[in-house]
Amino acid sequence: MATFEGNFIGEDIKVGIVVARFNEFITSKLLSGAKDNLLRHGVKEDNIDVYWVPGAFEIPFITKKLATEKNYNGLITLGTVIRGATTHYELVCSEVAKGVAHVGLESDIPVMFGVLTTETIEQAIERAGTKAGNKGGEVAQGLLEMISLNKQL
Ligand SMILES: Nc1c(NC[C@H](O)[C@H](O)[C@H](O)CO)[nH]c(=O)[nH]c1=O
Ligand SMILES: CC(=O)[C@@H](O)COP(=O)(O)O
Repeated sequence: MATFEGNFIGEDIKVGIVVARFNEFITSKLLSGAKDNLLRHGVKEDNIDVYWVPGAFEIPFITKKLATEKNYNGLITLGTVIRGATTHYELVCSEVAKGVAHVGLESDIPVMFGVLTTETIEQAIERAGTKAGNKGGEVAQGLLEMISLNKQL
């Protein structure tokens, strides 16, 4: 039986990060967590590019362009969608998740989904570097593993 799994060695990889500016108080913390994890696993700072988009809904559009027109080894998407008073939340969450997943399946590089979708601001804060960890750091770690596994296939 053969077993394949990735490592977390980032010396020779290039990463693109697409981050939404909406709820920047939170998304900036997610970005910090992602960059910190990548740098601490040996990814060179010059090999990390950050692309700011207005809101989570715009993430798939830029992510698709990066996957098809650039030479990254993997991509990270970061955003924070917090429920408001209308049904807008459901539409944004659904389309962002579907869009990011579609880009990942249509490209030959891993694309990580690091978009918080929360009922409250408190839930978002908890997942941006407090009691529930940092989703940005989590998906960065997962990207390193996926890039390594992808290279074996
Ligand atoms: N309410 C949130 C949004 N809404 C904005 C959309 O993402 C989009 O930018 C707009 O509809 C124009 O196309 N975006 C978030 O990232 N987070 C939210 O909570
Ligand atoms: C997720 C959203 O788009 C939401 O924050 C917008 O708030 P509202 O539903 O009150 O317009």
